[in-house]
Amino acid sequence: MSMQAAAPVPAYLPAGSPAARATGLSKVYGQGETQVVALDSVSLEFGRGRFTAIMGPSGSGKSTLMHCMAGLDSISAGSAQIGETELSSLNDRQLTRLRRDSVGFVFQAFNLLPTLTALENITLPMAIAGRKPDQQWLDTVVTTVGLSGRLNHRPSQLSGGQQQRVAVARALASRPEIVFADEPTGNLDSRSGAEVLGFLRESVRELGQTVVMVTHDPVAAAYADRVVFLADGRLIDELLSPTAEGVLDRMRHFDTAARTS
Ligand SMILES: Nc1ncnc2c1ncn2[C@@H]1O[C@H](COP(=O)(O)OP(=O)(O)OP(=O)(O)O)[C@@H](O)[C@H]1O
Repeated sequence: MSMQAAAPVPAYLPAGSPAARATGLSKVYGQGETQVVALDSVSLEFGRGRFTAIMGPSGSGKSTLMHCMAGLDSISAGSAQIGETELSSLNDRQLTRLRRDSVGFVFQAFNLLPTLTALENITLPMAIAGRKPDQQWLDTVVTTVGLSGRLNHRPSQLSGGQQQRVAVARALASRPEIVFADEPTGNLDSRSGAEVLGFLRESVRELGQTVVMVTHDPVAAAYADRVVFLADGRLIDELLSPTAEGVLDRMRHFDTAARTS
């Protein structure tokens, strides 16, 4: 594994091959009368070294898209790729390995083990995988998320924001191809939320990580390089270099369009 942090990709340069790609991706839950089309032929690329936010009203398919792209849920039609790997071509064991080696997760609930220290929580997935952490990378990640002085604390001795930073460090520790964050600031006050979002953004800009985040919050979305908007399982719009006001404007526009259609 390389000891060098990847060079950040300046926001104005076109991305190279995407870290993940959905092509005509559909997801249907249930059958007959109870059938729900959660995703309706979504085509989308997540650029490598980019920070993408997924927004849309409740029930629009955000979590479904993230779960399908992360190999946590099967797809009904189309294609979902991480790097060059087609997820539907993998059996369960291969999928588990891909999730372990190539994907990092940050959830709204921090999901830390209470009896382990911060450092043990961060390195646990790699320990389970039987991989030795790259010490220099681990140091970089821990410094980036500002946890250097807290590594021997247990989760109960940390604030919510610090706990979520441990979860971010855990997601970054194995240097995955892509990190998926599902409302990572949903349980945090605005200051802690801003810190966590700042670290996610830094992981992209400074460490070259690829991050995809589901959020309802225009302020959170403004930390991303790009916002994609879903409605009724379809991709309806996107915004590059978003500001919170720009995102809010776009959301108001969708609301008005939905009311008058
Ligand atoms: N396991 C499931 N079985 C049946 N329907 C489901 C399942 N998971 C999601 N759905 C449906 O698929 C649609 C999309 O759900 P999804 O959770 O992806 O939306 P979301 O945009 O993430 O919503 P929220 O913002 O409320 O979390 C919804 O109509 C939901 O009811």
